[in-house]
Amino acid sequence: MARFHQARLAFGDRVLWDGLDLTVEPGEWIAVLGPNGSGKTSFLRTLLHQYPLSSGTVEVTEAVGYIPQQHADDSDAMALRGRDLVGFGVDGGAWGVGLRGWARRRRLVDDALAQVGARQYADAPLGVLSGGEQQRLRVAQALTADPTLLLCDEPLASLDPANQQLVVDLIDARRRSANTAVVFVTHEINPVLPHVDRVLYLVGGQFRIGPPDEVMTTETLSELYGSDIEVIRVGGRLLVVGGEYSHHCQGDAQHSDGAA
Ligand SMILES: Nc1ncnc2c1ncn2[C@@H]1O[C@H](COP(=O)(O)OP(=O)(O)OP(=O)(O)O)[C@@H](O)[C@H]1O
Repeated sequence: MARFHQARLAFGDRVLWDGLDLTVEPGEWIAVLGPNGSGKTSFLRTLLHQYPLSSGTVEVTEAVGYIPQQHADDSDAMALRGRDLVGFGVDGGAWGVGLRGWARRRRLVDDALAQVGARQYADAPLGVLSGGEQQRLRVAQALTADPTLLLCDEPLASLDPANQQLVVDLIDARRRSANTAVVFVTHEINPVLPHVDRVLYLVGGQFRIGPPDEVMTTETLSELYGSDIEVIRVGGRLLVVGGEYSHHCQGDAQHSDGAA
């Protein structure tokens, strides 16, 4: 689905990563973790060919779906309906696609809405929908590409645990039904931990890649951060405790602070 070979990304003398060899297999779920500014979004941008590598190569499948980071939108949320948002995934909102184009667009949008169970509010203005409902539509937008690789940039941000679970389940359902590979940027590994095959952890120009059991350990993260980090397993969840990095498990921040 994607293959990096000896990939390096740097802005000026700031190196985000170097010597990255990574092949993303069909149906594989890779979580991308790391502190603010470590290069998680830039990693997705190299897969989207928005950022050229400084050296090395990346090859990517053609059918890529993308759930971008959620930003406050300038457009009029009361004028835009759910299905309009999903339709942007088909044609970027272009005019003049012709009657046949509109029929195809409608079919793709309806199909994507059905996949995420959002048909009942497809015609409602975005502005009246909850954060969870809007995020469901954004997943649908990415699915209009019929992706073999789905890139997700913090799709759980600002969702409550129930809606986080819902979005994770939708993405996992797509992965299972179509063997779609998932590259998932997140600050909080716990909601996706049961699904994750490998973790790419970026810190200060260094990285580790491997199964969660190998990367999410006291030894590996302490080595990567160059300071004492403690990883504790509690009931199938991971608590990352240590200095300024305790925020990595946002949902557990209060526990981390207490344990630090
Ligand atoms: N086009 C660019 N030109 C110069 N520097 C950039 C560019 N894009 C990103 N950077 C820098 O690269 C670093 C990594 O940014 P990036 O957005 O990838 O981090 P991130 O890990 O996704 O952060 P966050 O968790 O805050 O979203 C930052 O220091 C950022 O300022």
